[in-house]
Amino acid sequence: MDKIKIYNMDLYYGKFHALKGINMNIEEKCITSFIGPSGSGKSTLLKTLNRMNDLIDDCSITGNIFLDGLDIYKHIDVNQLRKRVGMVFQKPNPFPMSIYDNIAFGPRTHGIKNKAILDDIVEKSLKDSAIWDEVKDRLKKSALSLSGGQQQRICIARALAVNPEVLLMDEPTSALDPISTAKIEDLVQELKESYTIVIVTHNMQQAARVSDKTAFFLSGELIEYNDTETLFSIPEDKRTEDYITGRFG
Ligand SMILES: Nc1ncnc2c1ncn2[C@@H]1O[C@H](COP(=O)(O)OP(=O)(O)OP(=O)(O)O)[C@@H](O)[C@H]1O
Repeated sequence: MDKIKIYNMDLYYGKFHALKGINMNIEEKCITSFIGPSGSGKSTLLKTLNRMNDLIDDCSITGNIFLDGLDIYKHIDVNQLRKRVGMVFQKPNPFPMSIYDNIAFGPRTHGIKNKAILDDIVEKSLKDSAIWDEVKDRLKKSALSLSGGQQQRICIARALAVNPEVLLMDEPTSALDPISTAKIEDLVQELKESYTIVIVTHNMQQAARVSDKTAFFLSGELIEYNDTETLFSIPEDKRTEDYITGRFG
């Protein structure tokens, strides 16, 4: 089933045409990777899915993006949208507060004050992010005292704490060492049981390892979108083939 439908979407930064006629459907409880060279529009497209581009003054969008059939720019309140579509960034960015307060932040913003309920949410989110055992004895310590890989899992837990349906990940492992990267990749595989995941990555091996579907972008166009295995083994477009075989990008 399709969770997100992108229909005839064009995006401009001022006069610069950054995304061109994008049509694609993103399947529910699937991992979809966006790949392509630097500047091809991957992050821009990812950000449109929870309207992060609203924050950029000269950014304009035409076309439609539907979440469960509702137009996210017309029919869904932006705060409600961001609760349903969470985001994890390239650089781990925990808030300068305790591990507990990082995770409780979102639920508190949405009005949950009861300590027992917050305790449960914090524990479940940390368990689901595969970091509970490492932090359960120091929940009151600053999240900034953790390693980069641990901080990234805290950020994933923070995103999960508001019970989203979709998780957007913008190069979530590019600042991490190989062991932390493997942990996040394993975690992403587990999370797809419950969430629809879209991940931007520069790392083609990562896309091939973790994702069910892969989309290849070039100069703001969606060139090819297919099952990951098919896209990497028998690409239809010469440009996809050149990119995945390392001939450019
Ligand atoms: N806020 C902005 N204002 C103007 N142009 C922008 C802005 N953000 C991105 N761009 C331009 O839009 C194009 C697409 O950028 P985007 O960051 O989406 O690419 P990307 O494929 O994610 O690249 P990378 O892999 O390097 O992160 C680039 O040419 C970029 O310079």
